[in-house]
Amino acid sequence: MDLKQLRDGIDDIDSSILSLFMKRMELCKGVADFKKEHNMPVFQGGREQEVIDRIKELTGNKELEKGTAALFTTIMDISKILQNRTIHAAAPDYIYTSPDFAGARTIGCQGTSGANSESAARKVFGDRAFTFYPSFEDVFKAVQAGEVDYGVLPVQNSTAGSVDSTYDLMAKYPFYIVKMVTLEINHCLAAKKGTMLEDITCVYSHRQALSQCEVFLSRTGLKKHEYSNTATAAEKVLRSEEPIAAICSVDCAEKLGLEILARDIADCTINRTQFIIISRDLQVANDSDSVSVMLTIPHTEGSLYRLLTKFFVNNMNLLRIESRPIRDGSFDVMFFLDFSGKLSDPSVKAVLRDLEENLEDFRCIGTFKSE
Ligand SMILES: C=C(O[C@@H]1C=C(C(=O)O)C=C[C@H]1O)C(=O)O
Repeated sequence: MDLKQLRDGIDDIDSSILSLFMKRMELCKGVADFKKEHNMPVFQGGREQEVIDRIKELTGNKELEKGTAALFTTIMDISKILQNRTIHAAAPDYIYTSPDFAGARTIGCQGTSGANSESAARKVFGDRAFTFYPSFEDVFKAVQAGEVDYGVLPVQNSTAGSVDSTYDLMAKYPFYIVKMVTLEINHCLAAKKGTMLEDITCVYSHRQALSQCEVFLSRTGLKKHEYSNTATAAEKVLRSEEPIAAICSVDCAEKLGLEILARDIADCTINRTQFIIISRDLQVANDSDSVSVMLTIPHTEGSLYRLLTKFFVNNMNLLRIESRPIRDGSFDVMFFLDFSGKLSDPSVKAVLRDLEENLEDFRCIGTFKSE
C-alpha cells in the first residue's frame, strides 16, 4: 500500500472512532442526568477501574496496553468534563463583592517608602499613604486580620522568575487575588553623596534585585548582601558610615538623596515585576478575565496530564503554572495555576466544582484582569 492508501484507511477508521465517541458521550450525558437526579458525584473510581481493566484485557497486546489505557482514561476524563458541565453549569455563583480601590482605608506593602511595592500600589491606589510592614508575611497577616483592606505583593519578575517567598506564603494564609499589576523595574546602584564607585566593596538589596543584576555585580566584583527590601537597603546605606551601596529604584535613591553611581544595571534591559493586590474576601472586578487556583495532585502516573486536560477541553488557556514544595519532608508540591476565564462562565464553574470535589487540597484564590 502506498502512503495515500494508508492515510485513506486511517481517515475511514477516524470517522468510525468519531461516530462511536459521539455515541459514547451521548450515553455519558444520560449518566449525568441520572447522577443529577440522584445526587451522585460525577467521578466513580470503581467504575473507571472496571473500564480500564476490561480495556487492558481486551487489548491483548502488551505493547499497546499502556496506550489503550491512556486513551480510555482521556475519554473518561472528557466524559466527566461534559457531565460536570451538565450538572454544575447552573451552580450558584460564588459570593463576592466588587473591589473598591478608591474607597480603601488602608493598604499594606512590604518594606518602606520608596520600595517597588509602593510604586506598584500607587498604580492602583494613586498617590496616598500606605502602611509598611517589615516582611511579606506581615502583609498577609495584616490582610487576614482585616488590619488593611488590601495588600500588595510581588509574584513574578521577567528576569529572575517567580518570587518564591510570596508563593510559599500563599499556601499558608487565606486571601484572594483581586488585581494584578505590572511595574517596570529600574534598578540603580546608590550610595551616600560623595562616595565613589571605586570605594564600594559591598552592596545590599533584596534577593530578587541582586539576582536581577548578576552580570553587573560579577563585572564589578561587588560582594552581595541580602536585605529585606530594596528601599530598606537604601535606608541602611544612608545611615551607614561604611562605603556601602544599595540596589534600589531611581525614585527611591532620589527620594533619600543618595548618589546614583550606576543606572540601568539589571541583566535585561526590559525588567518588569508583576504584583498581586490581595484582599480578605473574594472580590470580582467587572473586567476580570483570569482565575487563580492552588492545588495538590495525587502522586500517580499521568495526574498532571489529566489535570491539564480539564483546562484544554474547556478551552481555558493556561497562563501560568508554578509549583512549590509543600514542606512536609516529602517531595510533593503545591501547584499554582492561572487560567483564562470568568468566574461566572458555566465551564469555569464546572471545572472549579470538579476540582473542589476531587482534590484534597484545592482553593480558588481569586480572579483578576490579566495584563
Ligand atoms: C460515565 C460515568 O461517569 C464517569 C465517567 C466514566 C466513563 O466515561 O466511562 C466512568 C466513571 C465515572 O467516573 C459513570 O459513572 O458510569
